[in-house]
Amino acid sequence: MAGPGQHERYRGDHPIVVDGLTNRFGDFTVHEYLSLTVNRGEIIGVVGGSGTGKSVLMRSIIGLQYPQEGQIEVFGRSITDADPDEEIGVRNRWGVLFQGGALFSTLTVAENVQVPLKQFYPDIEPSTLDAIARYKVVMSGLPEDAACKYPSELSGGMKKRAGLARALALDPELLFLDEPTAGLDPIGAAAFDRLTRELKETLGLTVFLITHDLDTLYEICDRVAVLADRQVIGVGTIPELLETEHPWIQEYFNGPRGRAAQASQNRSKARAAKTIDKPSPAGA
Ligand SMILES: Nc1ncnc2c1ncn2[C@@H]1O[C@H](COP(=O)(O)OP(=O)(O)OP(=O)(O)O)[C@@H](O)[C@H]1O
Repeated sequence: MAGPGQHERYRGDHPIVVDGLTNRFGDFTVHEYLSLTVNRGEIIGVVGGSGTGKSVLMRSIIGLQYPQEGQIEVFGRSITDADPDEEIGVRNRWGVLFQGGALFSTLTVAENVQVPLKQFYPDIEPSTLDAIARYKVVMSGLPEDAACKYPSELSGGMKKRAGLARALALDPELLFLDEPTAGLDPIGAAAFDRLTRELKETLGLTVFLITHDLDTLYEICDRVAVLADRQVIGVGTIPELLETEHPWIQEYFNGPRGRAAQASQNRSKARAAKTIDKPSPAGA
């Protein structure tokens, strides 16, 4: 098998296609004929009230939740038709930051990052494993010495970054982030958002980002998908979504928190425009 990141990159337009997805737990229907198409290279924010099935949708896409009905394709390969143990050649092409980080508490940060590497590439030399892990730790904005720390020795924000380092271990093309800024202070959350955007741009990632954080939606998401009534009731840019009449969308984006997030984005855009207008000291 080729090493991390050595497979041919996906060149199609839609790395994730969900078509007619139905998920039920007993009598409880979470999704009913839900469809969603994700564009290559975008950060798509996934929002919805608590319990609307955002995490279940993500788990379905990565093959951890088998749906009752529907088709899911990732990088053009069917996830729903595949046997869970079958090697379909795409599971090593995504990275996942689960809610809360989901780090192994008995392993150091570097060892956590090495888990997916060892799983998919059991023959990698220990020294190479170590070098890759340290590189991913630094790439995720942690100091290098965090690599040898245990999760219990990290702050909440550092744990998220350690989870991100593990999600990046295999040089993924697709990154799933489940509420990455939940529990972070506003400055930490904004820094994490910037890092997500930078990684997306420098690594050419497509990002599926579940969030309740309106600032994140305004600052870094190219499009937003809204889950309600067991379906995706709207998908588009925030201005496009605001044109729809759905009461949940209106209340969410036009409520006091939505307006505050929008005002904050307007201020940061105005600041950025001023910086561009200002001539450089050298007059260049
Ligand atoms: N394995 C399971 N067994 C039974 N019910 C489940 C299971 N997983 C999820 N559910 C239920 O499915 C619904 C959707 O859960 P999910 O975690 O996807 O919601 P969510 O939109 O991510 O919520 P939140 O924003 O609060 O994280 C919830 O009512 C949850 O209790």
